[in-house]
Amino acid sequence: MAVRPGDGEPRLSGRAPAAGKKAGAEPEPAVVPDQETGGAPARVPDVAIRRLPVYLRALEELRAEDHEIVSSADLAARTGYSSEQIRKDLAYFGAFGTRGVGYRIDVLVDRLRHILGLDREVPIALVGAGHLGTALARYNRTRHRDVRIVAIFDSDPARIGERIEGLEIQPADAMEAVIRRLGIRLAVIAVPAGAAQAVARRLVAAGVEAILNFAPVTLQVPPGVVVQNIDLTLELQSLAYYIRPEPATG
Ligand SMILES: NC(=O)c1ccc[n+]([C@@H]2O[C@H](COP(=O)([O-])OP(=O)(O)OC[C@H]3O[C@@H](n4cnc5c(N)ncnc54)[C@H](O)[C@@H]3O)[C@@H](O)[C@H]2O)c1
Repeated sequence: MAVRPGDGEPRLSGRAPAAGKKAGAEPEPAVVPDQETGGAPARVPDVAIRRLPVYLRALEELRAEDHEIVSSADLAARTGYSSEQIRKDLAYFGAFGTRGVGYRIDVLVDRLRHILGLDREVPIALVGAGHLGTALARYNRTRHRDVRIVAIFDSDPARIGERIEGLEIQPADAMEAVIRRLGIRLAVIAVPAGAAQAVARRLVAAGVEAILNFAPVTLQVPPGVVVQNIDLTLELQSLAYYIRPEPATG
């Protein structure tokens, strides 16, 4: 149960491992200490972890609107997830709310940031500064401080030295050294499909453990490395289903 009388203060101290798909295997649920069973690990499904940033965004909006307390019903209205779903997701990490009162927004924001590892800046490498990579870097660097692109690499000599939102594009050859020096563990791939696997291999060898892949290719990575794929074409193709012409009748 997420909500228990007197549970105004959160009791979780652990941090969830990264969400996402383990390439080549079923996503492994994160393991966190279970508050209900006195410390026995609880399995946190990948999908639950992926909802946490949605809750966090809604909570930060509410805080900006000067709200201090939120009920799971309010959060449900903001996020589109059910109250039961929200309470269940938060329960994986301990109790955050007070029954009949709700959740203290500032406490929950801090806790979710901690669980997600966002209570410090997460430095990110971007590989491929073409059309997509440039747009991603611009967007990220103007809006986000917690998950921030701090290194950009490209193999095209014509692009090296150019700046995107103040950050210089570096030669792809420097990837390993820079990633190690900056302690980067999360990277974005925005190179052509044919180059993506080799880039992934190099990133992993340099210490990257989580990859957001925009190239339309299935990356092979070692166990323990998390890959999330974003494929615009596949998303559009699946949406096409919902607007397909009605089959002719008669
Ligand atoms: N998922 C999406 O929504 C979406 C949308 C558009 C494009 N894409 C994909 O994103 C990728 C990039 O698309 P784009 O339109 O920006 O292409 P682009 O050709 O404009 O840019 C690719 C960049 O990668 C660089 N590059 C190539 N090989 C490299 C390597 N080994 N190391 C470092 N840099 C390298 C190129 O020099 C170029 O600057 C493609 O795989 C494309 O299919 C995805």
